[in-house]
Amino acid sequence: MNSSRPIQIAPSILTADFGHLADQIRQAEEGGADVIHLDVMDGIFVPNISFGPLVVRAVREVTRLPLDVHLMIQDPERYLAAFAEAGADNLTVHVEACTHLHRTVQQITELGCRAGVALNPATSVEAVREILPFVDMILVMSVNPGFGAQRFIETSMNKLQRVRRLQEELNPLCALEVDGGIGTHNIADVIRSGANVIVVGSSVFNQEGSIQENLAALRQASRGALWQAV
Ligand SMILES: O=C(CO)[C@@H](O)[C@H](O)COP(=O)(O)O
Ligand SMILES: [Fe+2]
Repeated sequence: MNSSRPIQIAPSILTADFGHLADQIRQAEEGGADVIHLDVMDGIFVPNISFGPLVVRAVREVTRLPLDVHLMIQDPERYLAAFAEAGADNLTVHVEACTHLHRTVQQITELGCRAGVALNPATSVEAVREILPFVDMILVMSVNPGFGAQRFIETSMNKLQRVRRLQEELNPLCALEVDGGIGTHNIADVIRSGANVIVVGSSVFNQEGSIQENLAALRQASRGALWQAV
């Protein structure tokens, strides 16, 4: 019960410099990013508004890295086709934002994208039990969604362990992503707790060093860490 999965680092552009977005993404790519994470916020599901398909399309034009689109929007089925057409590879919807989650996941798959389902910090692990066999990724939010640069909620470590155990039972190939408050101080611990796709925003874009240096520091801090089932 200790399958290893490749660790992927996914910089979130939410805290990037949007005046120089293409250059910041190029630096992330040079720094070894595996995936680009894009946070879409509608001002209803979360108390913030970010960007929509136009920005996803613009990012698609400047990188070949997979685009991991985190939809923090109510009733996301209304916009799935627009994000798929814009170039998203992964579309992640929130369990709390979907009335018919199974149908929404089916729609994502039919659009040719990988389907992810996200859980807010206060949502029980059990909320994904029935959908787990149908998805490619579960996203555990380790902050309340809506903003970058928030403090990691420590109980997320234990939650990751519980989601990972459920995944091993129901869908062993499913990825486990963690998002919010991750930096060099805790990246190894989230991996030991079961995550294999690690979203990093302010610890890459709002840090003293260059984007490449910050990514190298995160990679170094994660080196050797493996899921330790407890
Ligand atoms: O989805 C979200 C926030 O809602 C995240 O993707 C953040 O953008 C991550 O930023 P940091 O917490 O790493 O600064
Ligand atoms: Fe996110």
